[in-house]
Amino acid sequence: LNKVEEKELTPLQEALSQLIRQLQRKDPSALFSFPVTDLIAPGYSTIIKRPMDFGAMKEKVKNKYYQSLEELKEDFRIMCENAMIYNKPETIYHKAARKLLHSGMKILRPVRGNGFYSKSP
Ligand SMILES: COc1ccc(C(=O)NC2CCC2)cc1-c1cc(C(C)=O)n2cccnc12
Repeated sequence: LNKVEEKELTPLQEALSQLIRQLQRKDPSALFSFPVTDLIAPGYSTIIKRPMDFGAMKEKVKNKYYQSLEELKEDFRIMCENAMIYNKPETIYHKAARKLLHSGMKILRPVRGNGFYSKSP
C-alpha cells in the first residue's frame, strides 16, 4: 500500500509557520495573503521587482527555502515596502502596509534565532 508519509516539520519550519500565522492576524482584510496582480493593480509587475505575499512565504517555509528567521523577516519587510512603493500614501493599501510593518516588527524583532539556524556565526 502506498503509505502517505506525513511531512514532519522541522523546528525552524514550525517556528516560521507560527510567526506567519501571527503576522496574518494583523492583516484581517487579507490584502497581503495573495499575490497582487496587474489586473487589480495596473502596472504592478513593472514597478515592483520583488513581489511577496503571505502565501509565497508559506510556500517557502514548506519547501525549506528559509534557512533562518532573518530571511523570513526580510521577505515580510519587502512585502510591506512593496505596498508602500506602489500605492500612494493616502490609499488604504499604503496605510495598511505601514501598520502591518510596525505591528509585524513587534512580533518579529524580539524573536531570537537560537544561533543554530541563523547563517551568520
Ligand atoms: C491580494 O491583493 C488584494 C486582494 C483583495 C483586495 C480587496 O479586497 N480590495 C477591496 C478592498 C477595497 C477593494 C485588494 C488587494 C490588494 C492588495 C494590494 C497591495 C498589497 O498592494 N493592492 C494594491 C492595489 C489594489 N488592490 C490591492
